[in-house]
Amino acid sequence: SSSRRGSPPPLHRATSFAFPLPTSLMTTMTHHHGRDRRRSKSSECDDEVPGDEDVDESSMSSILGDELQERRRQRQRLPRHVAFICDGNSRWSHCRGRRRTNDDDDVISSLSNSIARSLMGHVAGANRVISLIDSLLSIREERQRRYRQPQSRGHAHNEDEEDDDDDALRYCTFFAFSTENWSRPKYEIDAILKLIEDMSRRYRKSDPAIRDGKVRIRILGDIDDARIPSNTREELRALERSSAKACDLVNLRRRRRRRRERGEMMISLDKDDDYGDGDNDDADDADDTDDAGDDALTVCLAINYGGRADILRAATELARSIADDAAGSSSSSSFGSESHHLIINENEITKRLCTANVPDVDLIIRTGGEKRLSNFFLWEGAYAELYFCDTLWPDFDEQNIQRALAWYGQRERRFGGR
Ligand SMILES: CC(C)=CCC/C(C)=C/CC/C(C)=C/COP(=O)(O)OP(=O)(O)O
Repeated sequence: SSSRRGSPPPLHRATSFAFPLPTSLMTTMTHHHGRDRRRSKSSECDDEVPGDEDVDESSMSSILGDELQERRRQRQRLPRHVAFICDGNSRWSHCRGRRRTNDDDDVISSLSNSIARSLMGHVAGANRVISLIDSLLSIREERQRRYRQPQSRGHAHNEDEEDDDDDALRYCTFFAFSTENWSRPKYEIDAILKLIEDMSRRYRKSDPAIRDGKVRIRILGDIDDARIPSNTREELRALERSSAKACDLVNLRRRRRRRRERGEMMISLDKDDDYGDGDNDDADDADDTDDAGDDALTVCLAINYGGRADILRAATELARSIADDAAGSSSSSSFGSESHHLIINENEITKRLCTANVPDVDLIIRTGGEKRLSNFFLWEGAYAELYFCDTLWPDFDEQNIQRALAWYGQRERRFGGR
């Protein structure tokens, strides 16, 4: 049994991926004046983590109590797909600028106005994205390690349970830049896009999770938009490609290992059986270049993303295909040929969204105190559980995500049924 009963799984402190504000941006930004985005909440600068009072702490601690409960905790239902609306970056830096409680604040207070401070919030927000990816990987790995521990060689294996577990935290999405964010001041847009570009480069070049094929990056949203600098676009595509390559390699090795193991088993059952001879391995593997069979965490970055825009685009594409379909079938004889008429249904829309092949989101977490979706995952979030907390995005840490996941685990999901 587990060596650490009664306590939640430890999360390694995410390796700090401190992202500095580009100096070129810092100097130009100090000449602008920021908006004073007042918020109704007065508690947003508090050190306490407020707004998470929906979580029943006493029942959580009893859940964490004895071995039976521990076993349940291990089996705690986790979302397959969790998404984050990363709100509160600007308020975070304004609050920190006022509090001046540690060394970082010396840097912030030396910046001459509120704009530079607000950009520090985006930098901290970007670092938080990276550390949360690490946290999600840790939670998943820890769960798999603990859950699979009792499965020793030769033991009967409950495949249903393992499949169930493998689904936990397979996808996450960060809403980093919305189609509505173009209405922000140009200096801020430039800064956020530059930040996304530089961070993607650093992440691609230096993060072990990418190198080891643990994370598959996917970009959602229209990054071919001419307003997105070509360097940013190329860097994001490069990150997608590098992560996919590393994941595909890991998958390939895993499949070969499994085939070998299966082959060895078959050979021991029947020495004449040539199963697993490897002749067709490469042909089989060549097909498998998407996330089918992935054990990686798919991380979607929603950039220039808007739910309505995406649905509109998918609907337009479907309408065009239906028109082409109709034109094609009227100009050619249907005799002897198979005719496939497209119809409008949910599936035809779903597969044309930029989230095609990404499962519906199970849990949407919005930080920063606002309780709205802001045009995020309007289609994909039809049955999502919604978790709102006042914690500002740069402060949303491992403890906060654990709390949100525990809350999710207690939700009863009915999808419209009883
Ligand atoms: C690599 C990567 C994905 C980086 C993303 C960086 C990041 C988290 C960008 C979010 C930008 C944004 C509009 C945040 C909202 O905070 P706000 O400015 O609206 O804050 P406020 O609510 O306090 O004004």
